[in-house]
Amino acid sequence: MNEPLQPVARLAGAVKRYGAQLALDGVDLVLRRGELLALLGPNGAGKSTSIGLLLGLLRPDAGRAELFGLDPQRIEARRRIGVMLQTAMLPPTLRVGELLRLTASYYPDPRPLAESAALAGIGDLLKRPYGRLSGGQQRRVQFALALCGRPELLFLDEPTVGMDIDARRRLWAAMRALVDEGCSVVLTTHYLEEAEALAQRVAVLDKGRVLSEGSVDELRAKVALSRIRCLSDLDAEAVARWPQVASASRAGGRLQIATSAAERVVRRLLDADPELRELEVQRAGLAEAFTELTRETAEQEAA
Ligand SMILES: Nc1ncnc2c1ncn2[C@@H]1O[C@H](COP(=O)(O)OP(=O)(O)OP(=O)(O)O)[C@@H](O)[C@H]1O
Repeated sequence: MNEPLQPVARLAGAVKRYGAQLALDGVDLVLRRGELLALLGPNGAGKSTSIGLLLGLLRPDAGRAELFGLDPQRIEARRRIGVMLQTAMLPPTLRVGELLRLTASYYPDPRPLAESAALAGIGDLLKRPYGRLSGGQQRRVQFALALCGRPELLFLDEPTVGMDIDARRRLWAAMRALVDEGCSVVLTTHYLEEAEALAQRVAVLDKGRVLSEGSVDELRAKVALSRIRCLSDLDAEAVARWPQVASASRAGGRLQIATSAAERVVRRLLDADPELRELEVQRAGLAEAFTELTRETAEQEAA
């Protein structure tokens, strides 16, 4: 029988206040080996605070934070992680290669410099002073610094902000390669397609609480809506009154319908308009699920 693996990182009932501001209100999170967990949530939800607790940069007011079963401030735990936060203060005059060498020297078994540079796509930047790089190039260097120590656990706080599409795709490929090696990753992002493409598990935070947690598919399944699009002359307002149609509208000449009963609505559409063309049916994506989940709690609170 397989023993359940010890979590690599854990928050248990974590509460954090900044003065009167309650930032985390009893958060439980578990990260297992070789898993990429995406932390999603609107601005101010508590994502960075959760990461701050796991890094030992902040201390919980109640509950616990653990890294590899240890206090996150212990050096034995810190040597096993790599970190890329939203802001990085790095000496602007140091060259990229020097920064990489220096950072790697803190770790017991670092990656060869060329390997770190290749993974982050910065092989051509090694001789450049850090301060003279573009914002997107600096983010790539920060990613290289996070992974150069061959960490078992990587914290990536909005890593692809400011990157062009090409750089973002490369970083996704690098994250996948690291996870394939057995590295665990905690990723925060506002790009839902990023979570959809990379995460084994997703936790949605809002107002300091975990609203929902599960695989991307499990989260999507919570929102049982499908989207139908087609070219048709049917009246959107009339379609909106059909049973099980949540909404119907017209956009760019296309009829767009959200429904909880796609098959039934498609049958009725085809009956009602034999000329109907370019029919598309899609399950709700993570973006819809996320909007729905956070809207529900906002409504409950308002009530
Ligand atoms: N140093 C601080 N002092 C006071 N309040 C803070 C501080 N840091 C965070 N907060 C508050 O705590 C709450 C959680 O913030 P946090 O930065 O963890 O959110 P987040 O989910 O990372 O947001 P974002 O998506 O904007 O990065 C917010 O209400 C924020 O205003």
